[in-house]
Parts: sequence; C-alpha cells; structure tokens
Amino acid sequence: MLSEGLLMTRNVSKSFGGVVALKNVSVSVRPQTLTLVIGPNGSGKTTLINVIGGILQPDEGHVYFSGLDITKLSPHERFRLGLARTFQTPQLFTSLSVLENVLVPDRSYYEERVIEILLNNVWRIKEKEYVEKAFSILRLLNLDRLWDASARELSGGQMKLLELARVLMSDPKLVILDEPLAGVNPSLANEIMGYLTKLRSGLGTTFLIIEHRLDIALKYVDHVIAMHQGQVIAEGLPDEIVKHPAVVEAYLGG
Ligand SMILES: Nc1ncnc2c1ncn2[C@@H]1O[C@H](COP(=O)(O)OP(=O)(O)OP(=O)(O)O)[C@@H](O)[C@H]1O
Repeated sequence: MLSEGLLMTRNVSKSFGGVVALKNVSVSVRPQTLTLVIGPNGSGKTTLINVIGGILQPDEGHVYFSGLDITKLSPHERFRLGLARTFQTPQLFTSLSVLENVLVPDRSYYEERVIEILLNNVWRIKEKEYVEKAFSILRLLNLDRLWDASARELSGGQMKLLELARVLMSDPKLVILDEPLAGVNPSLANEIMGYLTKLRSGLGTTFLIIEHRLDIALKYVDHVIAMHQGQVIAEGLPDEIVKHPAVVEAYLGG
C-alpha cells in the first residue's frame, strides 16, 4: 500500500482544545500530479498541510513520504528528503534582487554540501552552476527578465512565483503550495497554474495545492481531495468532484 503515493497520510487526527480540525484523514498524492485540496473555511486544509509539512504534530496517525514514515521528522528534515512548501505570504528577502533570492535557498541545501565544497575547493564552479540553474528556473517561470529587480518591486503574483523559484533550486520531489492564486489577477493566476503543469511534466515535480479560487485551479489539476469538518468527503477528477453531492452540500451548507 505504501507504494501507491509519493505522499500519504494514514488516519491522521488533530484537535485544538475541543475543536477537531482533522479526523482520521487518509489521503494519497500520486507522483507527478497536481493534487488540489478544497473545502469550505475551517474544513481542515491548513491543518492538514501543516501536519504534512511538519509544522504540527498529529495527535494520531502517520505521514509517509517516498515510502518513509516522516511523522516525527522536523520540517527541515522533510525538506532534505524533497518535501518543500511555500507560504500564503511569500517568505522573501525584499531588499535582495530576484536572482539573489533564488540563490539563497533553504540553508540545509548548502549545509549538506559545505564539506564537499570546502574539501574540493569547488565553490567557484558550484557558484557558476547555481547561477545557471537559477536562470533556467527563472526562465521557466518567466521571471528571468526581472533578474536584477528588487524583490519588493514585484507584484504579489510574481512574489509567489519567486518563492516557488527559490524552492525549486533544491530539486524538491513534492511542493506544497498554500493558496498560490490568492490576491493574484486572473491572467497571472492562469499563468501560474500553467507553469505548475509545465513543471510537473518537464521536471516531474509533484504539487499539493490548497486553493479557494476553484474557477481557475480546477481547470489545471489532475486530482481533487474535498474536505469538510476535518474529514475527506470526496476524492477524484475535478469534473466529478464539483458535481459530487457531498461537496455541493458542504459548500451550500457552509
Ligand atoms: N491553532 C489553532 N488553534 C485553535 N483552533 C484551530 C487552530 N488552527 C485551526 N483551528 C481550527 O481547526 C479547524 C480547521 O482549521 P483550518 O485552518 O485547518 O481550516 P481551513 O480549511 O484551512 O480553513 P480556511 O480555508 O479558512 O483557511 C477550524 O475550526 C479552526 O478554527
């Protein structure tokens, strides 16, 4: 059973005081897919990705990634295994340029390689490699023309793309995106979803996305997980899920 998903939760439960945020949640994210988690406000989406990312520990249940039980691992340890995430508010260095932001990925990426870099005196070669890699990622996301701009000059949507670019420097297997389209104009929002499909097919990256703007997101994703009151109420193809009676009821009732 562990081979079916790159990422899986099994019977994950989490409460905050008396509030049950997740109740026996078992989901699977297949490799090289765009999987979207939907649900009305308060249905448990954020809690689920925080448990998957390691920010929260579940009260019960397990999280598996690449066949490993990662339930007890820290967010950094998960990152090193290839499980990365972006935040609703991008975590950028606003005084640095676009390129510099991409060249400052998570510290653990460099920490792992620091001995190799020092011993072999290959820093200059590595630096050139990193810059080339950064530019190729910026090109994929149509940010290369802005490489020298200060991050603070970017639009909200471009900032989200820049955060994604930074995360991609570590060659993640799976990226969790928390509302990548929130506050982004429709044209850029469609562009962002287009880039994700391109990255999935081109680099083989898997994406787990939380998004409220279903009109846009549903057109691009491969699989939808619908939540309500801390439970998964339906799963399947976008077309099936929007028509699913439990999903319709959850949104109308909510
Ligand atoms: N830190 C917390 N302390 C107390 N209750 C919390 C906490 N985090 C979440 N909850 C509660 O858990 C439930 C699930 O919340 P969660 O934020 O996971 O839902 P959501 O689907 O992400 O909602 P939204 O779409 O509004 O972001 C809600 O009832 C919420 O009030």
